[in-house]
Formats: sequence, structure tokens, C-alpha cells
Amino acid sequence: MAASSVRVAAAQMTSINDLAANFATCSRLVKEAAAAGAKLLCLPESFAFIGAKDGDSIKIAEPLDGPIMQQYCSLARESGIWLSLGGFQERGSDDAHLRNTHVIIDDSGNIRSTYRKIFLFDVDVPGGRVYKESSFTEAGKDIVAVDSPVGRLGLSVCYDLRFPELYQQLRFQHEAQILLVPAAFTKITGHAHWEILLRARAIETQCFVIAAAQAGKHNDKRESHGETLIIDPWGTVVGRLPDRLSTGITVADIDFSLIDSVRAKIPIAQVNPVEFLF
Ligand SMILES: O=C(O)CNC(=O)[C@H](CS)NC(=O)CCC(=O)C(=O)O
Repeated sequence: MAASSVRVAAAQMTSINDLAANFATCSRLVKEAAAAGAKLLCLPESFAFIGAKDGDSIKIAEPLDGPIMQQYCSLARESGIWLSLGGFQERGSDDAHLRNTHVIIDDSGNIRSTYRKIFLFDVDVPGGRVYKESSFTEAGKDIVAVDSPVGRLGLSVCYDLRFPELYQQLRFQHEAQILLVPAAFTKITGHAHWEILLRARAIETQCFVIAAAQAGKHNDKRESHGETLIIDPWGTVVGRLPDRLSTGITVADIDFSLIDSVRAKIPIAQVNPVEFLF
């Protein structure tokens, strides 16, 4: 008989401009999650690397079959755990661009799925910096969901969170049960919007949401909001890492009967809003 609940973990970390140091941190977190009985660990956007200056990320970008991703595949295999690697700097179609790629690796170390961030962070943060992710990143086009031992995963990255249509499609067209939102939110926007947007996505899609976050100071210019969260389909926060904690994991049990009961009792999927609104 299939188990009715299965454990997941989400990690928080402070990536820097040092691939080996970040890999060492990820290895430790992966081992901790496996020891806690988790079947999937979600790492934040830019887990492998956060540059200290413009152009650093382009320099380290590699294809998915390159040595960096292979190291993470080995880590998944050795620990016997699935990994969600949000926001890998995948080499793009020319030397000036990368792709911000969310990679799902299974417990044998095989890449099962890849999603390239669709919505790029071209934003003038009020009281903060101007970001132009599109200046060095190629946007993805495809919506991606994939089956896993912890349920059907809907993939996204960071700023995608602000586009609810993506999550509506993941839930209602692609049948996602768990939405993954790896991120490196800014201090300012994270403080104002992070938790509210994540809980809204969980409630309006009736999915679990796992949001692994970068936290703390990466370099002189950059600091992330933190506050890794796991949220259930009712909108309750079931796992949380405080912003002040720079590195660690939180675990939660995915209860499939909760997904079913929330969806049965509040039957929004049975209503086609287009019939009523247009
Ligand atoms: O560039 C990297 O190293 C990794 N990528 C990021 O940090 C990305 C793009 S710059 N950040 C976001 O999307 C923040 C979104 C955000 O903070 C919001 O929507 O408010």
C-alpha cells in the first residue's frame, strides 16, 4: 500500500562566489535531509554560485552535462535523495547569456526534468537597486511539471512567483500537487511580499508550496531575504527557517489526503471562471 504521507525538506543557505564552498554547504544539507528521512531536498536559486560582480555568473555557466551539475548528480545518488536545484547557471546559446534553470535530479543521480525561468527580474526595487536579469539571461518558454515520489512537482524560479497565471496552469493544466519556488528574493521585496505571495499561491492552487531561499549577505552588494517556507494546501506554514538563520533545513510531511480533502471541500477546479467573467 502506498504511504499516505512522505517527507520533504527545504534548505536555506548563503551562496558566495566560490563553487567549492557552496558545494560543501550543499553536501552537508543533503546529508542532513537524507538523515531526517526526506525523499526530496529543495535547494534555493543560485545554490551553486552567486557572483560578486557583473559577469561572474556568465563565466562559470556550464551545460547540464558539465562537471558542476555532475557533482550534484553524484551527491543525489550517494545520499539516495531527490534534489530540486532551483536556479542553476546553465550555459546559454551564446557566450553572453545563461539560462536560469531549475533542475530535478532523482535518487539515482539522473536528471529527470529541467525548467528555465520564464519571468526575468528586470526591476527597479523601490529603495534598492535596479536589476536587469534579461541582460545576461535567456528566458525559458515551457511550463514544466514532473512526477516524483513526493507527488507531482510544478517547477518555477523566484520572480516567477509574481505571475499567478503560471501556477494556475501548473495546477489546472499540468496537475501539479507541489509547487516549487526556489528563490533569492531581495531584502526589501522579500520583507514586504514573500510570505504573502507564497501562501496565496498555495491557497489558490490547493497545492503544497516549497520555497527554498537564499539568506543573508553574499557579498558587499547583495543580501537576500531568507525565510525558507513549506506551506500546505490550506495555506498553513508547516516548515519555516527564520531569516536570521543563514544555513539549515526544515522538514515537513506531504499529506496527500490533505490535498484531496481541501480540493474536494472547496471545489474550485469544477468551476470554469472564464464562463462567468467574459
Ligand atoms: O542573479 C543571480 O545570481 C540569481 N538570480 C536572482 O537572484 C534573481 C534574478 S536577479 N532574483 C530574483 O528573481 C529576485 C526576485 C525578487 O526579489 C522579487 O520578485 O521581489
